[in-house]
Amino acid sequence: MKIREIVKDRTAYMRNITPFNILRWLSVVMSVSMITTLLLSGFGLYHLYTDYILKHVEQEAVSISRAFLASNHTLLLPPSKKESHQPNIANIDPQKLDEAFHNYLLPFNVIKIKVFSMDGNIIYSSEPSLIGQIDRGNIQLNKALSGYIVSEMKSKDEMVDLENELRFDVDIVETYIPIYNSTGLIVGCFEMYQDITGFQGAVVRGVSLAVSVLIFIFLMVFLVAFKVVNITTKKLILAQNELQALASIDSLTSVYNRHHIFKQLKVESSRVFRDGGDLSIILFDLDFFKNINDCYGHQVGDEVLHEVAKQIQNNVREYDVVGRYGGEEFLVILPNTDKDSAVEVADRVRQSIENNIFESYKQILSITISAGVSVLISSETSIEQIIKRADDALYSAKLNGRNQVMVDSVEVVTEEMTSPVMGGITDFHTD
Ligand SMILES: Nc1nc2c(ncn2[C@@H]2O[C@H](COP(=O)(O)OP(=O)(O)OP(=O)(O)O)[C@@H](O)[C@H]2O)c(=O)[nH]1
Repeated sequence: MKIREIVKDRTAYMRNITPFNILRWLSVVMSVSMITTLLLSGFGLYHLYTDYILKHVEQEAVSISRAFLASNHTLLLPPSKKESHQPNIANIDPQKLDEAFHNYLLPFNVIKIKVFSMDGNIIYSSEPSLIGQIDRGNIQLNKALSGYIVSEMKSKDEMVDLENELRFDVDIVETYIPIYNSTGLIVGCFEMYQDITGFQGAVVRGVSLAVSVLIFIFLMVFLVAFKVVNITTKKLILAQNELQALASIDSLTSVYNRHHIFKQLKVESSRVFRDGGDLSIILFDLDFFKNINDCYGHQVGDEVLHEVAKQIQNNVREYDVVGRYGGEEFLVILPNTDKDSAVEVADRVRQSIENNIFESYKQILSITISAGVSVLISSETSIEQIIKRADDALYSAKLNGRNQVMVDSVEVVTEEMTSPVMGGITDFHTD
């Protein structure tokens, strides 16, 4: 890539880095990080809560089963001579056990219970149709029969509870608890289903509340940060605009500088080529300005330049553009102005300067100005051409005796014209 292209790319990139663009990016980054943080914290909180509930409910299941065993030991583990060697949980009376479970478990949130023997046989279930089934492939069961307490959270569409009532959309904790006989041998295990639907609802409410509080805090922080950045951005833009204005203003005369006036002329001429209409310019040059400097000094010369710029500005329309073209030269752009009107404006300025009283060190200075007028023609390809024609007209004005307006008499070429008529210079000095 050529250096010029790199510089062009870089300039386009830098032009995009406006304070508002930075603010827009900041908002996007803040929103994304806010949403990510909320999702992660919501997810984390939910898992923290559910883990806590799982452990708590599992602990409760263990306590319930131990307490049940303690008070109904003989129902599950009838005395046997071989107890220490041979697990004998299979010798239970399901009827009695069912009554005992119903009475004992009623105050708790247990909705189903099973008892397994060591070979995975369901020897008791609060759902009688399951009694006698074997669940060998059940990993949790096998773990429990090896001595572990295993629990898991599940959601069921429907379940029959201990009262034989159908419950819908229930969240449960399913816990496997090994059963030990009096000699410490595992003889089977419980499978207990505890209803935690209420807990789950509380968890969801708790997490929602925590996330809502977080959203509120984030929004407040975001709004305050946005407001501060927004105010700062506006101040920055104002400062930028002021700097930009300063960069395009000539410090001595307070009219636009050469760079800006060229830029404006380019803008105006491309507008005329696009939309049609007239565009005229006037090039002014102070007469014998060198004498002012030589006689009264540069400081007086500067004051004269400042005053002349003011006179020009006062005699043109609001949307005409006045700039300092060079040392004692001024360029005025007159959008939507034909040649005759431009000449009128130039002569008004000339007269105003001639009639103005320039005073310095109690002396009246006699200041006059010459002007060259030209109008944009469609065959021109660069703004230098219209300036050159205005400069030629100005040169003629100087040659012709100064303090006068000369116009480049090149005819404005219209669509119908085949070739421009190149004319001479016309003197519009009315004195
Ligand atoms: N005080 C002051 N003088 C300047 C400035 N810029 C240019 N000049 C002076 O303007 C004078 C222009 O002199 P010339 O180009 O000979 O033109 P002139 O004396 O106006 O004569 P004609 O244009 O032929 O009427 C020079 O003496 C420059 O030094 C400026 O910013 N301040």
